[in-house]
Amino acid sequence: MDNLETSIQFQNVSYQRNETIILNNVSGDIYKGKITALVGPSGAGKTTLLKLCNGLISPTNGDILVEHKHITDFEPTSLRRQVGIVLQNAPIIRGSVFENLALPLKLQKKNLSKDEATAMLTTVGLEDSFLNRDASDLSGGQKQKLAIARTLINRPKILLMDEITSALDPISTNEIEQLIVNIKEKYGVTIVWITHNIEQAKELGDFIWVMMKGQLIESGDHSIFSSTRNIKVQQFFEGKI
Ligand SMILES: Nc1ncnc2c1ncn2[C@@H]1O[C@H](COP(=O)(O)OP(=O)(O)OP(=O)(O)O)[C@@H](O)[C@H]1O
Repeated sequence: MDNLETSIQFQNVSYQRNETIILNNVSGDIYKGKITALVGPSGAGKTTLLKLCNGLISPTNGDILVEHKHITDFEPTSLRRQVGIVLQNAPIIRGSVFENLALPLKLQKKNLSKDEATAMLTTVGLEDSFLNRDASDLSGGQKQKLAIARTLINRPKILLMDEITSALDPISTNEIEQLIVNIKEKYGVTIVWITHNIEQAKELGDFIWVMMKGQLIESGDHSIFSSTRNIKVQQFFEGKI
């Protein structure tokens, strides 16, 4: 087994809204430069866990360490630069592909060069002729590639992805999957990937986290697909719940 380094550490993390416990005492390590597939039934708390990682929300109890530093010690904009997030239907702003790519830097009062923009498009498999195209005219798959490229402009160490392929056709899904694996290998980015698709988790996840009812009930490498003794997890893997 590789020498694993931790990228995100959850230590007894709970999150509660009013009387509702949404996350209950989650502890575990997300490893650097690996893909962790986060799976579990609807409402299990997966998106909530992701939102905690880039400071969109804060835990009610427990600690989160990002790259060995307490998440509360980060300046919020610095945290969001280091921890990028891509959503199922990533918001695309009106304007050109270039304007979308330049947005993260514009927010920091910096400029994006054309060369950088072109290089980033190449990284996500879009030709440079896309730069001046109206972003709203792109296909769903191209919009997701643009959203990934835009997130990469900040050179994040961690990439959080919430169901990024669930609205796409199989060919675009496959392209995005390959793209994420390439990004992991090329830049050593840590990836936490929420998916409803167990086959996708099996194929791409170096590690698997299974959440149910706000708890992390199983985690580990691929062997958990065959070795888990938890009946509920077995049923979930078999698509029965
Ligand atoms: N701000 C909030 N206030 C109250 N309840 C919330 C809030 N945010 C999330 N929840 C509830 O917490 C639970 C977990 O939600 P979350 O979106 O994290 O689940 P999920 O596993 O990502 O689900 P899905 O797979 O359907 O996206 C759900 O029951 C949801 O309704």
